[in-house]
Amino acid sequence: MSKYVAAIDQGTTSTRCIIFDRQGNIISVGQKEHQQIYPQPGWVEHNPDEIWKNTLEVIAGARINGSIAASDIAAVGITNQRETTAVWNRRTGKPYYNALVWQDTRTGDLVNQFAREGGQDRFRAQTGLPLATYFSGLKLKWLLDNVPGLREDAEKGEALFGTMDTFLIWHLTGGIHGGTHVTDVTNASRTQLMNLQTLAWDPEMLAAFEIPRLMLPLIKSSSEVYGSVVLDVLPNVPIAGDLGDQHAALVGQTCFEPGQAKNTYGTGCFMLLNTGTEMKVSTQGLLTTVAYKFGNDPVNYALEGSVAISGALVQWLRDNLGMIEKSSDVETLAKSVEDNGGAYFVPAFSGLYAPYWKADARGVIAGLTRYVTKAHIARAVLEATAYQTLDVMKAMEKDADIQLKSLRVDGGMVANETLMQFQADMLDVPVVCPAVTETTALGAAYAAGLAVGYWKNFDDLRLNWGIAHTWDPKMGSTQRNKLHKGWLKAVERSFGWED
Ligand SMILES: Nc1ncnc2c1ncn2[C@@H]1O[C@H](COP(=O)(O)OP(=O)(O)O)[C@@H](O)[C@H]1O
Ligand SMILES: O=P(O)(O)OC[C@H](O)CO
Repeated sequence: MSKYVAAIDQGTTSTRCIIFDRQGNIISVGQKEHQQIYPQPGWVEHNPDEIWKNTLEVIAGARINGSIAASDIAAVGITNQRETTAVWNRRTGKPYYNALVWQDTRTGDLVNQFAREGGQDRFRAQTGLPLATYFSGLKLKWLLDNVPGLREDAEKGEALFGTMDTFLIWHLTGGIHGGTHVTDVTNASRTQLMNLQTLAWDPEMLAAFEIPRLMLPLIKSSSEVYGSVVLDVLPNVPIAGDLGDQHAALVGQTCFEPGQAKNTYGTGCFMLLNTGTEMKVSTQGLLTTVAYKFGNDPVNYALEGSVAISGALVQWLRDNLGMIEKSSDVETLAKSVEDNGGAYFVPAFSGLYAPYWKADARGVIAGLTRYVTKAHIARAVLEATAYQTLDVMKAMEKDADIQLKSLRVDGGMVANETLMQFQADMLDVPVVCPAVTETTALGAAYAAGLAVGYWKNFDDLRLNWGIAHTWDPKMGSTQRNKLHKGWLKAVERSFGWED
């Protein structure tokens, strides 16, 4: 019997391969960052070939150059940054263009054009999503309209579209020699091209965005065998799990009950609430999305509050301003003062996502006086993530008519104790961090392991979840409300900046 399950986590900043044992312990990790390409303000691209090369390297790295035998790996699951849109040629494997990253805002004009007739929510009933620069459908339309020859090739079935899961599975299963062209329901639910009820490509959406059907992958469940790896890096290992990274984190956190929620703090931060088999269309600026679908089991839906910039703001402080040397330094600086000194930082770098969906918003720092120091700014940077999460939680509670009792958290920023305490204070509920914080990769491993019988059922997985740390709220309501009011004022100042 195989000892392990592997997961490939193709994220916004890096690609990781993690090998887990049956208890969900991490056995080994391979990781490599890729280049962020910013050709113009608001444009963000990745080179798909670089990501593919890195994927091979990180798998080899996680196998510790062969010391973990492929036969010891029962299955591999894929999880990925969502919405990021790649197009490549079926016969040569060559990308037609760099992948357009989820944060890219170049489809702003298309969003306005479509919203002019019927408003921002005109496709919400069938796709769960508002019109926004975030989702893949309009990114694909932009590529088809702007890359010479692409539309012709797509209509002939020569050009393929995929989110990063699709791109990697196609390569791992043989690429130009007959690779499998598939995606899963969670990734497909972020394209704005899939109907959330039928779980199939929606003819109305394809017609509206002028997307040739032949270039789209087959939509599968999140947990089944899609094919096997044909390459020496992981020979004959079945690829048996595929989930967008935030959906994978929900699974990794074992949020299988309706009413359970998790928030993942990475480049952006994404809160998902499991709403069960019932699809709820949001009236509060949240997204309706597929939570997961295991094989032939019924689909589960989720409400999602997507925040584009959280850890990315810390990176910006480090890389663009040089104010800190490494991400963790933001905590030392922030802790050196008692509060934000009246300063608020609204990181609307890609517009504002949930619950506002303002493509014309841009970043602002508000409340500046001569009193404010860089330590206050560092504090405002961390607080921005907590306020954005509070806005999302309030929307979620209204939409789902529930009151959250606690929030499960994960992602790179949970290392920041100051942020986690402030988050608990702002939400006024305990914030709970599990022992394995690599929940995204773990969720993909769970999906793959369940498909091949490595784990039997959800109970097996629930047994693996344990608490490492809980932050309890300590702040009084007067202080909390005062801070939140300041934040909301600053948010308003960010609106309407882009013409
Ligand atoms: N101690 C810390 N304090 C604040 N932010 C941090 C800290 N450690 C990491 N981060 C931020 O977390 C993000 C990385 O988290 P990760 O979950 O790996 O992101 P992703 O999956 O989006 O690539 C980066 O944006 C980084 O700036
Ligand atoms: O790669 P991450 O962790 O930044 O996640 C990106 C999200 O999937 C975007 O929707």
